[in-house]
Amino acid sequence: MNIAVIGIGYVGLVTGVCLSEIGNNVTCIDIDEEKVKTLRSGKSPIYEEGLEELLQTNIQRERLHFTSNYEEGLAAKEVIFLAVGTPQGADGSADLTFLNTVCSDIVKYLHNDVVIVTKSTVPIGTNEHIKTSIEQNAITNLTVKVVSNPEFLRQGTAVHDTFNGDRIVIGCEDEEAMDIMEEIYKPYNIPIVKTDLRSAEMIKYASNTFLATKISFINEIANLCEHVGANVDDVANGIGMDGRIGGRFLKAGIGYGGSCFPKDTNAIIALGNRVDYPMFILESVQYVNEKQTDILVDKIIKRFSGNIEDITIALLGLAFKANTDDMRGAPSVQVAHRIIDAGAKINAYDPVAVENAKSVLPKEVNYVKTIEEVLNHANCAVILTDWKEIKEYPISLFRQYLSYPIVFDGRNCFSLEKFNGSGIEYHSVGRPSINRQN
Ligand SMILES: NC(=O)c1ccc[n+]([C@@H]2O[C@H](COP(=O)([O-])OP(=O)(O)OC[C@H]3O[C@@H](n4cnc5c(N)ncnc54)[C@H](O)[C@@H]3O)[C@@H](O)[C@H]2O)c1
Ligand SMILES: O=c1ccn([C@@H]2O[C@H](COP(=O)(O)OP(=O)(O)O[C@H]3O[C@H](CO)[C@@H](O)[C@H](O)[C@H]3O)[C@@H](O)[C@H]2O)c(=O)[nH]1
Repeated sequence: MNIAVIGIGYVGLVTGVCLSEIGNNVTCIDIDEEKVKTLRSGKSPIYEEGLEELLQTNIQRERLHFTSNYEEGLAAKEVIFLAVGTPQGADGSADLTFLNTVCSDIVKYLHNDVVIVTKSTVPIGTNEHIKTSIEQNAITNLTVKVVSNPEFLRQGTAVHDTFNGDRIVIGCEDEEAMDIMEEIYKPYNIPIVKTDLRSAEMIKYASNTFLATKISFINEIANLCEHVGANVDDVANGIGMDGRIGGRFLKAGIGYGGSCFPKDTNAIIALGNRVDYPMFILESVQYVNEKQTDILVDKIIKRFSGNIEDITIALLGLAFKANTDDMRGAPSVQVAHRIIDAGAKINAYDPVAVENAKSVLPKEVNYVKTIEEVLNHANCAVILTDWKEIKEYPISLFRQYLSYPIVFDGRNCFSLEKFNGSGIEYHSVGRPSINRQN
């Protein structure tokens, strides 16, 4: 199939590369000319495991192309995927500016009937608006068949998720377009959920906000565990073994971040307000999440008797989650600002996110290249991302490098047993603290 993908971000690039891998002829289009240049040379502008190899293979096979030119990119394409950003607007709702711009810019290059597939996360009713907008502005009399095909990949495992998704959701009210979508996705061999446009759009928001709810729920239970002396890891394990609850997304920590959960929770709250149906559960989910980073920083300040002025704090991990260089919505941003505002110094380490971190963290932050350097002479270590190399770090080295070994673990990377008797003070989320004497 001849496919165009508009918007080459995390979703568009992974979608385009994987669709070419299963045999389609794909052209990815982006207004960012630098990005297009980088991609043409076989380099991925984002860090995603396995992506660069597939990118290079399919460029060599001449099945994968990149351009900034709509005319060139859209020529003879039967299906056009839209994957531009839908960031949070000032009132919390999804800002559709990028999507609307694409819809008005592509019309002059559309000469025949076309299937438009929306991968971007969009408010309910957007696909109907896309159809009307393109058909009304088209230069020839053409029919647009719209498909809502929300994306469920996770950053860090995006390629794996694309080939091994739990389901593919296709919202479509046209039989022919549905058949085309089934044909495209057949090689993935993933169950397909067929539904109407509005339900597909809602499935995306309901999925993300349900997962966000699980995280805020377990974080609230974790905070209570700290007050009453229970261990949230055991609690999560104990409840998660009930198949009705499920054990995934019950990892307590400093709260969810990223480019999706915070934004999509806000968008659905804004949508509820717009139709005069306030989303009470999601408002609480968001409230608990925003408090979660503050609870960690308060714990640090309290440990230093209310004053962290002039102490040095080592931040381990900056990205919003492991295996990505993405800093969008990263809890480290709020943590770093509060620490700097309170007068402490920060040494920071992340294996891949430092370049992106520089534009969002306070300018006072000092970046280093190894875990040893970040710990060296710091007064305490604060773990913010559960990178493998952090989780597997020999804990004896915390004692060796920190001036007085105190670790605040915002991701519960280590078992409590590891720190028992280690001579290191260890504070985590929703679990009893370990004193140096333990
Ligand atoms: N990041 C994720 O993990 C993820 C997962 C599922 C769904 N989503 C949703 O997918 C959408 C895209 O997210 P993302 O993270 O890939 O975004 P992104 O910001 O990484 O990428 C968007 C790309 O669109 C390009 N763009 C903007 N305007 C354009 C135009 N007029 N023409 C061509 N290109 C244009 C930008 O230059 C950028 O490269 C969002 O709606 C998001 O909510 C994201
Ligand atoms: O038990 C958990 C699981 C996750 N997180 C945090 O939640 C955030 C999001 O994690 P994750 O869902 O793994 O990453 P994303 O790449 O943001 O993926 C989510 O958002 C995407 C964009 O919409 C969807 O496509 C995915 O299905 C959905 O999982 C991160 O800060 C994680 O640290 C926790 O705190 N505890």
